[in-house]
Amino acid sequence: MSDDISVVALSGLGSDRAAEVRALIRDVPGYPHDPIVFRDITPLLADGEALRDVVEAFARLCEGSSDGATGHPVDVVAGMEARGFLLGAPLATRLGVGFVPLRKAGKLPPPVERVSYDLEYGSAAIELRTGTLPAGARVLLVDDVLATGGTAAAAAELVERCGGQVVAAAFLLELGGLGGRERLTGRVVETLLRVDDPASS
Ligand SMILES: O=P(O)(O)OC[C@H]1O[C@H](OP(=O)(O)OP(=O)(O)O)[C@H](O)[C@@H]1O
Ligand SMILES: Nc1ncnc2[nH]cnc12
Repeated sequence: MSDDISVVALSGLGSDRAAEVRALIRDVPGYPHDPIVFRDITPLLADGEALRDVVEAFARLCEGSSDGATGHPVDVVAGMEARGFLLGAPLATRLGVGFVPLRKAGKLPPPVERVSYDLEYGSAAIELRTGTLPAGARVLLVDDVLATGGTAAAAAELVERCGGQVVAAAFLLELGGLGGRERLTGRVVETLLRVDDPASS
């Protein structure tokens, strides 16, 4: 597939394994509507070894690695609803730190802080219950996909409004060309895989 050329370049997994993990993300053209190519991670989640490798690769981003890569030590992992929960919660368990869910609007009892944002295919708002984060907590944001960066920018704003300190934002898959990285300029952005999104060309 031509849009897979950059998978190898950005991988923290090792190039062969990265290609195998990439192959477990299903591309669904036209979902939820044209010209979106939906990147479905459910086959990857269903593969125990792939899920473990992804969680380990995220953990190495935090802990650093034997090849000299500097880590981002964190006190809390925060995951964006819903797919960020599926990767963020096992990562928090692996790191031995707490997990904070950044929930879609209307799911948490008050008092909450709320930030609204636009998506590649719609708009949404996320909330965090006031008082959930310890003041000054070092927070890693985790999600499956970085597309326009709207979700991650809103998540970072929400965490900071609630007293946390965003040390990095980590994604399984970056959709290059949709502006996500630019939207997060000034923040540390880590992605395990990247593809160039056809909707950007
Ligand atoms: O970079 P962006 O353009 O903001 O897009 C990325 C976000 O979109 C998807 O979530 P979605 O809102 O579809 O919710 P879901 O995880 O509940 O399916 C994805 O899981 C990211 O959270
Ligand atoms: N193309 C896409 N596939 C999966 N999740 C997304 N979130 C935003 N754009 C997406």
